[in-house]
Amino acid sequence: MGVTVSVGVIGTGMIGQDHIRRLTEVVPGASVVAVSDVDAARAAGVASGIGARALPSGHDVIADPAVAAVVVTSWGPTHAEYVLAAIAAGKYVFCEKPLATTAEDCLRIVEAEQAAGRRLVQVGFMRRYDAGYRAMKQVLDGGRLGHPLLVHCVHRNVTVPESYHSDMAVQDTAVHEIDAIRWLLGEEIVSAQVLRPRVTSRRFEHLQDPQFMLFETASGVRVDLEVFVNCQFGYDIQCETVCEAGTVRLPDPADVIVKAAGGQRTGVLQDWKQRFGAAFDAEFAEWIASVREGRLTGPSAWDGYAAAVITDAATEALHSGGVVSVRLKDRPGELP
Ligand SMILES: NC(=O)C1=CN([C@@H]2O[C@H](COP(=O)(O)OP(=O)(O)OC[C@H]3O[C@@H](n4cnc5c(N)ncnc54)[C@H](O)[C@@H]3O)[C@@H](O)[C@H]2O)C=CC1
Ligand SMILES: O=C1[C@@H](O)[C@H](O)[C@@H](O)[C@H](O)[C@H]1O
Repeated sequence: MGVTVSVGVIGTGMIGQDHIRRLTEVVPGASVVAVSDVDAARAAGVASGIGARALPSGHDVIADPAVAAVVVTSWGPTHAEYVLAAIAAGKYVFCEKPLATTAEDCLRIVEAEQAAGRRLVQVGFMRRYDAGYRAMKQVLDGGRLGHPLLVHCVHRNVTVPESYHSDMAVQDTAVHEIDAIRWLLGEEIVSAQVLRPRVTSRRFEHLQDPQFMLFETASGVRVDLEVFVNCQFGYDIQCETVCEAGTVRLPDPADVIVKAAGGQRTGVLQDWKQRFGAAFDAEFAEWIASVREGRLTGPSAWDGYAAAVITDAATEALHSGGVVSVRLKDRPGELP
């Protein structure tokens, strides 16, 4: 692979534009050469701003000989089609979460990549690149605290639009903790349960908000997760792991403390773009570096598949009120 990786981006909406800015202005060794969107005017506007070509469809981006690696940031239901096409073309593909909107499609991607015989797919679980999560994992892997026993998590958003429905608390929001827990603990989640607390009156009647989720891992670690997407005050992500000989907790993002007028104040971030901006930068810097080396290191197609099966179980649990088992296929061997 040459010094600069030529990237094609499919989907130039909110996060697509943010990743294009990142690839163009922040990450070394990358250049966005082609983009596409079903909203052709949007793609044309984005392309002209960076001197790239706007192509008629995502498949044209994948087929473009100038494109060495593909970024998929279109709507979730379109991801599987593009990821499968990129694998068929033998091109590296970074896909924003979810890898696909059904576990069956995720499995097809896992199988297609296995058939291709080398790792081509990376999924956009950016928390693995956050400095705080990485420091937590280093402590856990160091083993000084003994075995993890419990994990307490919180995922709060200021508010969500009316189109957000109750299943999205799992599929769109908790999916980040589902991946982070599997990665932090290095084991699979085996069951899910979702409790329905009293709902906030500050948002839409159709929405069960907050939700209280419970997961169990293969070794018996219990995980609780509050998802509250209309908390009003800020974007608040918390995680604490309780081990045999101590605990390790995700730090809050650093901010000054202002004391004045008889009070003390620290700001609270307002959205995921601020909270995980540095993690997204690191995610893309490492993806580009690994593409140049021809050896991907980030979240894999299997991670995308596992997350989909677990979110399916949790969605079923939300509706049934029961404990739902997670049934994963046998994990295939690591690809080079
Ligand atoms: N990692 C994270 O924290 C986040 C990940 N995401 C994920 O990123 C993806 C995109 O989300 P947003 O940018 O917020 O949505 P968005 O709606 O702002 O942008 C999506 C774009 O894809 C385009 N599009 C839809 N179907 C297409 C197709 N078949 N071919 C080409 N373009 C198509 C739309 O016209 C739109 O411009 C979603 O999968 C979402 O879950 C979004 C926000 C945060
Ligand atoms: O991925 C994300 C959004 O899609 C989701 O809607 C938010 O709840 C998450 O905090 C954000 O990270």
